[in-house]
Amino acid sequence: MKNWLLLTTFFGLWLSTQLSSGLQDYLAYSFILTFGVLHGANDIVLIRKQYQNLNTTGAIIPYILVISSVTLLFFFSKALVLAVFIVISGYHFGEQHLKERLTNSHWFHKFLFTFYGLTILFMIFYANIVEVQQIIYDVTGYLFLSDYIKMGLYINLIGLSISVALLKFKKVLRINLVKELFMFFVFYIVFNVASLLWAFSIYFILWHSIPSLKDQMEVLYGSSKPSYLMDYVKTSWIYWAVSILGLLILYLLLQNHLDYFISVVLYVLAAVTFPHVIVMSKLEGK
Ligand SMILES: CC1=C(/C=C/C(C)=C/C=C/C(C)=C/C=O)C(C)(C)CCC1
Repeated sequence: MKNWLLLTTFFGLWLSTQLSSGLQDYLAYSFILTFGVLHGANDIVLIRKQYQNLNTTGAIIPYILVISSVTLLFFFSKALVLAVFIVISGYHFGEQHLKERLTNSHWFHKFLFTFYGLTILFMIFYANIVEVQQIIYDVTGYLFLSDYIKMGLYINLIGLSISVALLKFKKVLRINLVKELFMFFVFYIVFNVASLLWAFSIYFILWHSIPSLKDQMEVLYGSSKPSYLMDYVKTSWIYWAVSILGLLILYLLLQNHLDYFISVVLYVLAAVTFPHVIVMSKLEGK
């Protein structure tokens, strides 16, 4: 566990005791829409790095196809797309956090990743049940019963414990259980003290997006020194700008149909996350 992560997490926690929940939400939006969206904005460059004979158009076409299929599926069943989005987000968070802890490949690691990320997400949902219900209702039109959120948390906690036990027994997983449990304790406090969006962004930015940005810079430039950040921004800003423009257009189109701005942000996050998870998984598989 890196000390800077723990320190900045505590700083985020301290901020949440100083700022009103409205201010925490503004801060959360600014981090989600900058670092959060940026860490998924270099996918085309990463695809081209992987498949070197591919030109930019050849890389963009499958990318757009995935986004269009998700959008189409969304019109068919909003609840289904949200459910799949939450599950693949769980997998993606778990992959980012635990991939370096695996000594060997084992088919069960995919369950470990998913249960890990879903435990984090359901902890956030559980700490803010009413708000999460309202947002899910806004996005899908379905009332997600609080008992389901509780059940989701318990199922994922049990799944996570079984996966950790199994992979530790198989000597595939190298984690310090005490440190990981301590981190879950810290997350528990953060998720219960901070506002929903600030709690989510503390995890999403500090524990996911920044480490992922560093990993991507290692792949692209062989180093994650801060000086390479400008190179990263140079190739990704255009995709970032298109995502933010998409968000603005969606907002203008949907503002009378949705109660919460986060619902629009969720649409955009979902659209860019599906192809992003595929790209990042392929990268890890290499
Ligand atoms: C459903 C839901 C949420 C979940 C967001 C998720 C699941 C985001 C995943 C983002 C990813 C994986 C981005 C790309 O790397 C929030 C915002 C906590 C608010 C409450 C409702």
